[in-house]
Amino acid sequence: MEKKYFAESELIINKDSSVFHLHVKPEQLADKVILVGDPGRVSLVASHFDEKECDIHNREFHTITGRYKNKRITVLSTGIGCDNIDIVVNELDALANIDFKTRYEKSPLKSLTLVRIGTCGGLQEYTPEGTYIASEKSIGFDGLLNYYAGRNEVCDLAFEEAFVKHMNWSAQKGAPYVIDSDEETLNRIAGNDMVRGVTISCGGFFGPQGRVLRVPLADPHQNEKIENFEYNGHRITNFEMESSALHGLSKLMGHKAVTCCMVIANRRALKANVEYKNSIDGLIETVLDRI
Ligand SMILES: O=P(O)(O)O[C@H]1O[C@H](CO)[C@@H](O)[C@H]1O
Ligand SMILES: O=c1cc[nH]c(=O)[nH]1
Repeated sequence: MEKKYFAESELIINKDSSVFHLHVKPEQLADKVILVGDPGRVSLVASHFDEKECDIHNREFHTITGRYKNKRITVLSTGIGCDNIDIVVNELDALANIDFKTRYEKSPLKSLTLVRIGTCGGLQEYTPEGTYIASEKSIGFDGLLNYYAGRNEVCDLAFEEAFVKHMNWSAQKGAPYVIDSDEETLNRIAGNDMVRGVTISCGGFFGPQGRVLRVPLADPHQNEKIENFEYNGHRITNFEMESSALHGLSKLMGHKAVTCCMVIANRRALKANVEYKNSIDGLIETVLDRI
């Protein structure tokens, strides 16, 4: 089969041989990767490392590679949103699977383990503040995966159909997509002490998550319908802003991804915890031990 070649405009490589946005070089990427939204959370994760190899900043992307109990791990920030996940996962995949000297796809291809540690809003009575939720499935309200070929082959189409019907979904919002996390990685990371749930990844923190400040919502009943939805024993547990694209692109590229988040806003009880930065360290330690 003919090898795939990637032109300068499609895979942008900086003068120092690092990838365009992340500024990371291929040899600086570990096979186990932790992704966090907040650039400040990278140093918190890396504070557990026994040694550090590199510490790189560009825009919202802060990357540290190091060792934790004999495991080589890269931790990096994605910033907020699935648009950033498109950049991060494509650039991580390029670092792993494209030869930066020849610009040809490598063979054999490498499969990375990608674990997102985030914060989220809880939607059920059994997901109060402080709960750790591992996303068994993600529902993308962001639309990103719809731009890629193979989307229908990796998505749970029956779940999508049931959800669209239940929500009386307006086509103006773009098609939602439903995607599983990697089963083995989910079981290893979630263990038997995290809640396993269905996570909605939104293209915004306010309207798309049903928050109303001064502008009313197109569908004022959106969150009630989401909270009541049930499909084959699955309930929707939480809102965040990245897992659908992370899980979807990983499935299309052959990487193994899972998202786990700590609930910081209880949408049912109308409560939020802004002092979560210390308590998320428990989730970080658990993931470092299990990755
Ligand atoms: O805490 P992080 O990882 O950023 O995750 C959540 O927090 C941000 C919104 O406040 C979004 O990125 C959402 O997904
Ligand atoms: O409610 C929340 C809390 C954190 N992150 C989100 O995206 N939503």
